[in-house]
Amino acid sequence: MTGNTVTRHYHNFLQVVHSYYQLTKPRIIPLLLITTVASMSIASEGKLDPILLLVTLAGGTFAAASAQTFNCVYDRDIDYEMERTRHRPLPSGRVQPNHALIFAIALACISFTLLTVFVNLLSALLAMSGILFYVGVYTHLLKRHTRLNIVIGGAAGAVPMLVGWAAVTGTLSWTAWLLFAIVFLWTPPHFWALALMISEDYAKVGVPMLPVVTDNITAARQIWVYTLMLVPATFLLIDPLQAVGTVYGCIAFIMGAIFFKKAWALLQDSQNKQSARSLFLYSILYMMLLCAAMVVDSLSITQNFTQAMMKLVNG
Ligand code: HEM
Ligand SMILES: CC(C)=CCC/C(C)=C/CC/C(C)=C/COP(=O)(O)OP(=O)(O)O
Repeated sequence: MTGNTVTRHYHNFLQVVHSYYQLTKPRIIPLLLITTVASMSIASEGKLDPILLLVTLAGGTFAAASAQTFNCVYDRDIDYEMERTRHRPLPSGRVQPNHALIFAIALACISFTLLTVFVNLLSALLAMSGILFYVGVYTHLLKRHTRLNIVIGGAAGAVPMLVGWAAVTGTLSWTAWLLFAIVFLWTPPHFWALALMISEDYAKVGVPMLPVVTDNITAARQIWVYTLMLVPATFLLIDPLQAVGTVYGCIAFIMGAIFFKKAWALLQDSQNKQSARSLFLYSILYMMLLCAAMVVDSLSITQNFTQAMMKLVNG
């Protein structure tokens, strides 16, 4: 083989690896992992075993990547029709559907094995149920058939919170379900804000996203309703003397107020794509900072400070 041929083979190999990487919709996975870290951090009250953290995140990454790859296989017909998704590996013909399917199954098997062997069975089963729900319920049953697709399907995106909790404690508690509820209530504003920007694309392929089957004002009203539930739900986690206190409380209030402001602005002018874009981008920052604050508080830096202050105040 000449040097040129070796370089060409190497280049082709990198392109194949990149295509498989793209099948996993990698830009979404970090935020799913951030929610897992937050949940693990609260569950362990800041005393998180770094090895357990790494293995759980690896298992979560493989599970989410598997779910997204299955979704890419199932949706390859509509992905071909939409401008935004046309260049994905399957519609553009860079990966064969049966190869993608094998890849998705392999990722799920790796995830299940990692979590079962090195973490626990509950976390593994939860991750698998996340894949099944996202693929079977959201992608197959709901996405193309009902405007409630995101509302119900959003449960899949909230599963990493449960995986994180189960990884640390081996069970699920009320706090775990509250964390689940926070991501569940966050998903409709997150997604409908985006859908308001790209509703033409979804309309073209007949996917009944809320702004497609109703109108912008109805979608903006629904976003407002979910914001009204989301922000107070985040406050339920505040407990100054326990895992989540001062920093989280401040972030939840301030970031919640900005969420209200942006959702209100959209409600006032639901045709304004700029307002929708602003809310969509903000929703991501919101979830990131909320989770970061959970981690900071559960590391007990501020908890110790609050307890010291309380002692001082109470004499
Ligand atoms: C059923 C629930 C959800 C739906 C339908 C949905 C849909 C979408 C879509 C269509 C995009 C645009 C991606 C693109 O440009 O191709 C997006 C972006 C994004 N989503 Fe969601 N999402 C959901 C839940 C979640 C959850 C639970 C998380 C994490 C906690 C998340 C995190 C993100 C992030 C970080 C981006 C930005 C990615 C980028 O930088 O382009 N999403 N979402
Ligand atoms: C624990 C575990 C396995 C969790 C998996 C949860 C998961 C993969 C959530 C992602 C949600 C998401 C980004 C949907 C994209 O919607 P879409 O596919 O309809 O978007 P599209 O129009 O871009 O294809």
